[in-house]
Amino acid sequence: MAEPPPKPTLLDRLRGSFEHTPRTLLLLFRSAKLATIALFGLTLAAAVLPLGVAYAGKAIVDAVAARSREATLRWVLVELALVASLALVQRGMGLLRSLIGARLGLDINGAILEKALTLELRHFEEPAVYDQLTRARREASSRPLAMVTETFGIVQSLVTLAGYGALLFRWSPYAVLALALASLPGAIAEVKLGNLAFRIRNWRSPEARKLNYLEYVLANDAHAKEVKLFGIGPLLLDRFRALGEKFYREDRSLAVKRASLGWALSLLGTGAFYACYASMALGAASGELTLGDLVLYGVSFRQGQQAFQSILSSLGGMYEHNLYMSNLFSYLAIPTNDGVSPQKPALAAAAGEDEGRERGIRFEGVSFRYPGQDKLALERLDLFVPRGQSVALVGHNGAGKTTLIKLLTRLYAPTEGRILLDGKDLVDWDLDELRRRIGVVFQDYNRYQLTARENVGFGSTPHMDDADRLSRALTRGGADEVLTALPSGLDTQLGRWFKDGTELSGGQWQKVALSRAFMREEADVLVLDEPTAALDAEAEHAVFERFRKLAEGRTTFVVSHRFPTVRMADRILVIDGGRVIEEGTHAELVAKDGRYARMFALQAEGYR
Ligand SMILES: Nc1ncnc2c1ncn2[C@@H]1O[C@H](COP(=O)(O)OP(=O)(O)OP(=O)(O)O)[C@@H](O)[C@H]1O
Repeated sequence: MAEPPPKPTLLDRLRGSFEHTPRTLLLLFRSAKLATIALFGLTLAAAVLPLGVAYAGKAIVDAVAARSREATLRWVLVELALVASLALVQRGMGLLRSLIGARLGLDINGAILEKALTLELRHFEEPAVYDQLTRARREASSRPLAMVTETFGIVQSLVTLAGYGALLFRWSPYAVLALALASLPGAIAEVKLGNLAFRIRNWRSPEARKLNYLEYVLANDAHAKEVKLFGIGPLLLDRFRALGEKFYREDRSLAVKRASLGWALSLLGTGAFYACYASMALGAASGELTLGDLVLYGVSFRQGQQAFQSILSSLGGMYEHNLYMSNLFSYLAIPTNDGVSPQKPALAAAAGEDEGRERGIRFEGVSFRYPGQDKLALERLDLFVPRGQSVALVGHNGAGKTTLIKLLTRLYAPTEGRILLDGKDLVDWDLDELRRRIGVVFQDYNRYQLTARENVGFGSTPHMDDADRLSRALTRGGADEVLTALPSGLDTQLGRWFKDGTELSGGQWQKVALSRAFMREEADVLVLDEPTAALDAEAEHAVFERFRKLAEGRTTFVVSHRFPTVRMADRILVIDGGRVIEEGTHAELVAKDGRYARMFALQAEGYR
């Protein structure tokens, strides 16, 4: 477990409690302007009305003492009206809070996901950013609302407290002082323990993520098969329980501390109250105070004490909410321009400039190291692939083939060197334009738990309703046969997550993923990164035959471990340890009798 962060001082904590309040309120105001104003108005009403109720209470007792039936009745009616209004105001506040909460949760979740769309692949692979994202998402629907409620609660308590303080002051300034002093220790303890709770939760966040992960593996369809067959369920469950128990013990000790300290300190408040109450009662007994005054001051002290305590304990909550908001705001502020410079207008393709440019893809001294890794995954790669050439990448597992594809598709920027498409550095391409020109299927393609139409149509969202294009893509990807077996054709829900879903086989899913890439008819660079591994030999052959036809005039990159596929390429690159160690056509490489020839001979033997 990571070391707990240093303890902030009380002053830091106070400052930290309100640091992000203005920005959150602004967010709230933008999300629900009218509701915010109304809530603020009702909050003020809810702060003032109890003062009126307390005053009416005093007036009733005084009227009773003066034996005035009419005044008694009048004040009872006044109190009734005030209490009824207060109830109405509180209902209204509850309603507004739930509406604002829903709105705010929706907007903030939307902003979090919108930001996630602009994050680069490397961000998802950085544990710190990933933690930030999960924390932001986990509490998006509760924290901001809690912060707003707490802020308004503080305003309400302050107004109420000022009112009761003023009433009490009429009797004795010392009573006001006693009120403040007696509440202070309890409230400070609450703030400190609240802060401790946050720190515990925060520093165990990586472990909490592990807990979530174990939960996910144990209760998820994709993992169920292996979990059962390898019998790893009980082992994982034990780990889940051990971690959960540890969290429980920490929470329990905090809860016990909170309760016992809270009880001891609240005795102090009770003591102060009774000391003042005794003094008031003696005053009333000796005729200095009316009975009504006794009631009024008694209520003022009690309620004032509560308001004071609720302000101070809100500070503990505010500190936590602010830390959450700070996490959210810093997540939203992660700079994202794909790690590359913004579009340079001078380099934007002007029609005239286009002529005379080379056509194809060029790697110039490209090296790449994954974030946080020592080893280079690609090392000083120099390569030119003219437009229309078909290239196959072969090499052992971990050689760097997929990494090359990730750089080519600008999912990552090179650590050194540059990659040019048609003479223009990838970083100078408009990202949308670049992505339109490239169709890709990765080995770990997505299986969307949506309809077949969406699964294929996502390849080119503007053409999702283009029936001709969909049908061409399905034929090219070999998924037309899959489709005929589906109960509602293209509108069949795929996968088993949702009702009436039809599960496909691994090979069928792969055909659907291939069809998705073939939706991108404008793409002149096609990349298949081992997408046919789950296809049977016959199906793979058929896909590549079609792929070859379709690919005419386009540049293609195919990553494969199967030589019948590899040998079809115009040019084969053998990659090892992040470098191209051999290249040529199949015949050339076999004749060379090097690494490729050995790999080929081994596989050919396997087929005998
Ligand atoms: N996201 C990542 N973070 C850190 N290192 C990575 C990451 N992805 C890959 N690597 C490392 O980079 C090297 C190249 O991996 P790459 O995925 O390019 O291999 P590959 O040739 O495609 O392998 P395979 O045939 O198994 O798919 C490997 O050593 C791997 O451990």
